[in-house]
Amino acid sequence: FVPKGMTNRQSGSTLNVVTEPPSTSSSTFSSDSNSEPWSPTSWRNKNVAQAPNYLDEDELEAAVSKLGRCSPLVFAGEVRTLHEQLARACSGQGFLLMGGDCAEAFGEFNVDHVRDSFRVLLQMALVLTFGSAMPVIKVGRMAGQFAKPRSEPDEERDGVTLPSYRGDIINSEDFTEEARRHNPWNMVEAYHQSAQTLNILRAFSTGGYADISRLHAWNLDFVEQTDEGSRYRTFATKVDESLRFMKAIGVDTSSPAFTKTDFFTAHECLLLPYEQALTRLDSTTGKWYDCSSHMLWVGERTRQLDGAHLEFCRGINNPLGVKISDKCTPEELIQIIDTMNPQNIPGRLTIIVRMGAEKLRKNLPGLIRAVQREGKSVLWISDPVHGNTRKTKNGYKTRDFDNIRAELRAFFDVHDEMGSHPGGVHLEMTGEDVTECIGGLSDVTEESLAKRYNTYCDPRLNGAQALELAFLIAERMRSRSGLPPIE
Ligand SMILES: O=C[C@H](O)[C@H](O)COP(=O)(O)O
Ligand SMILES: C=C(OP(=O)(O)O)C(=O)O
Ligand SMILES: [Mn+2]
Repeated sequence: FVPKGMTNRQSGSTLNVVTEPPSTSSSTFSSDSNSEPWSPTSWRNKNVAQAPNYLDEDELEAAVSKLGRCSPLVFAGEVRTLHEQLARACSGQGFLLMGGDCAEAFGEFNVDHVRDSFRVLLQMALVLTFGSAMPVIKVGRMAGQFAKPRSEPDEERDGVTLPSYRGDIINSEDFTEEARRHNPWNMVEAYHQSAQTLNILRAFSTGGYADISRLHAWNLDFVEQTDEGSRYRTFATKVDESLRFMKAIGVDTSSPAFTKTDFFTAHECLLLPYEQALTRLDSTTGKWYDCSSHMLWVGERTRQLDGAHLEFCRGINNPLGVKISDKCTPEELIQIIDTMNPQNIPGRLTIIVRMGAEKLRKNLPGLIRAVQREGKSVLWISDPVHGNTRKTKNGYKTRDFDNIRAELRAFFDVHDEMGSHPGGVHLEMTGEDVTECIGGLSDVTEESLAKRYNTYCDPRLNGAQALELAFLIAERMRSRSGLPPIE
């Protein structure tokens, strides 16, 4: 479905003017484990799992070449900054916090929606920093998290069968023939929304909003009005006191270290025509970057060793992630690592474990042991939601907070046993006060799911549930380092 005749240059247009991009075999990560040299279009020679079905090739070609003329959404220097921070996390000096919508949507987009997720992530990061006593890397599942892999290609309602909803970047959720058609122009709309989201995030993270002295101002209603919110208020007061103390002893708390913050974006590398069109050559290094976001990950349904998604990712120089369930064997994981990071560069690859607590306790030790035996440099993080999705009797996809907490607990227990670093967490969450996941102190029940069930795909933790998890993780990390719990 990628238009005929697209050349490397068209698909991988340059960041700056370069007469001829160096041959693609110069891409840092072309590995000998793949016989063909890599290029931004070499994925086309592989099988594409979860492929969209664009019926009009001319329409697709027009949309993709329009994207190819759009500016990069992120720049190579920012990507390298994230990579450096992930490298430190790989060696146990950092914790990766990834969070955001399961699927961003055109109809849900507004500044408050972006702001509310951003500030919950700020609050979580503060709690985690306090708990872990190490830098927390903030990465939003934002500004590009549109495309969705689905378990079934089609959906049937009252005898009518239509293609499944695959995210606003591909088709629409409405159950009509026209809405469910895969429309290439949706990629252009997703690009422009991502640009707006990035603009808002850049303003919030560098324009003073993220000034740590404003940590009370980040409060969402639930912090003001609920018991678990009072924990944050108490915690924030302690941080306030620490800031006043630092100021009193002469620390300049108005310096950028206190008033600005790094904030990066990531999404699933799923829709390859979109990712290819935004893949650009960084003329200062001769390396290729997917400029749709700082970091990309390959999902559980598309991580086939001989598939198009690993092929595309192995040649871009962004930090990468890969989701693994209990179906991933140690041998397969080592092959995935060798494909995505053949030079074993620290910070290049994050393994995102999602398999439910019981399967995690059974499978993760063997996976860690294989990585340790082979001397691979990876960052292990937990996605404690995707292995815990279930359907309620009244037809809602939901997740139980208790199962999410159990998977996180298992993740930390196994890393304690293996002497490895529990390096982060990956959550589907929102700052909005939704009722999509059951339990937690916010006390959502099966009966109350219908109240504010707004997700476009998977159920998300609301701000209170996400912040509660942050406190649980922080306490676990403090106890790992022998510190008393945060009261
Ligand atoms: O976010 C992950 C997947 O896209 C999602 O879990 C698939 O949902 P489905 O099983 O309803 O297709
Ligand atoms: C599709 C996702 O997860 P997974 O690939 O782990 O199912 C996701 O995180 O949106
Ligand atoms: Mn999901």
